[in-house]
Amino acid sequence: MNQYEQLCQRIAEQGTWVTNERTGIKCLTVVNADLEYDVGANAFPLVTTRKCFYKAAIAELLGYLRGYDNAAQFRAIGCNTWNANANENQAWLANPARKGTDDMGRVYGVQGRAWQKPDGSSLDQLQKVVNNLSQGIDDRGEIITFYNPGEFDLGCLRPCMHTHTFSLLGDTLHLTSYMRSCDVPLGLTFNMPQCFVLLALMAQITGHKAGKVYHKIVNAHIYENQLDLMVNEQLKRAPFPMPSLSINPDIKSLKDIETWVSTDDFQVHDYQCHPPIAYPFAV
Ligand SMILES: Nc1nc(=O)c2c([nH]1)NC[C@@H]1CN(c3ccc(C(=O)N[C@@H](CCC(=O)O)C(=O)O)cc3)CN21
Ligand SMILES: O=c1ccn([C@H]2C[C@H](O)[C@@H](COP(=O)(O)O)O2)c(=O)[nH]1
Repeated sequence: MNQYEQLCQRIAEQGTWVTNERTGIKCLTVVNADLEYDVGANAFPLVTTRKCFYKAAIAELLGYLRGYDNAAQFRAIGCNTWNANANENQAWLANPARKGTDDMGRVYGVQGRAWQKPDGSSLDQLQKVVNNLSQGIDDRGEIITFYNPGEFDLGCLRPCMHTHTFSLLGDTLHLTSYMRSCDVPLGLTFNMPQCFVLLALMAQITGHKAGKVYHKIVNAHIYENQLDLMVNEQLKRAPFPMPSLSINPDIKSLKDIETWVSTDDFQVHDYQCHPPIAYPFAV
């Protein structure tokens, strides 16, 4: 059993039932989980005990890096994950800040690329980190945070993977990523490869070796309507060896990521997996 399945098992065996107001579905929950991905060794953390959709996960990450704020933009690059939160969540539909169909508001990428400053201008957190790392600078604050409590009411959902901190040790770049809330059967299968790709891409465009990702999760949960599939189906399957990932070496800058990069620039090798499982999604 590897780290993903161990976390699932831990929740199943030791979790506490917690009611969730927002979705109305209770969750079996643990606090504090640490996952680690070795990007330097190219061990791509794609779950093998069910078929996972890494192209959609990478597309979602590309959308965040480009500062997208609309589910149609995500769909256009092969990612459907924001349709429900943008268009079916009653609280967001009733929010006067919502600009219409598919609008997600000031979430993730908007905060990462255009954090609103008091003087009316905006701050591009990602560009600052790229500039520093490209010059070999780690000021011990190479942080991109999407967590802006003053603007929660302007977005459809608070960010779950909310902060990414880069650390440069010699010529090797590492990443520590923080997550406040984790849907382990669904969201985490996207978030693990996303953290890996984020470090791999940042190392590639800033000219460093990629080291490790340290993924720190606070609230890790399985929704009640997902538990039976997890315990009686997925956890009965034996994991396969981890696949690897290759990234188009022509990707050399943040501009490249913003302009022409697509999911076709990422190839997964040796992905042997069990059949898909359609887990229910809580809006
Ligand atoms: N309840 C909930 N769980 C989440 O994981 C989650 C949210 N809400 N809201 C915001 C984003 C959207 N995310 C999502 C949304 C949908 C899938 C999903 O349906 N995945 C399926 C099919 C993927 C595909 O076909 O592309 C899967 O089997 O992984 C995954 C992550 C992650 N986040
Ligand atoms: O990248 C993501 C985004 C979202 N999630 C999950 C975690 C929760 O189940 C929901 C968000 O609900 P909150 O009420 O805002 O905590 O989405 C994820 O796992 N990964």
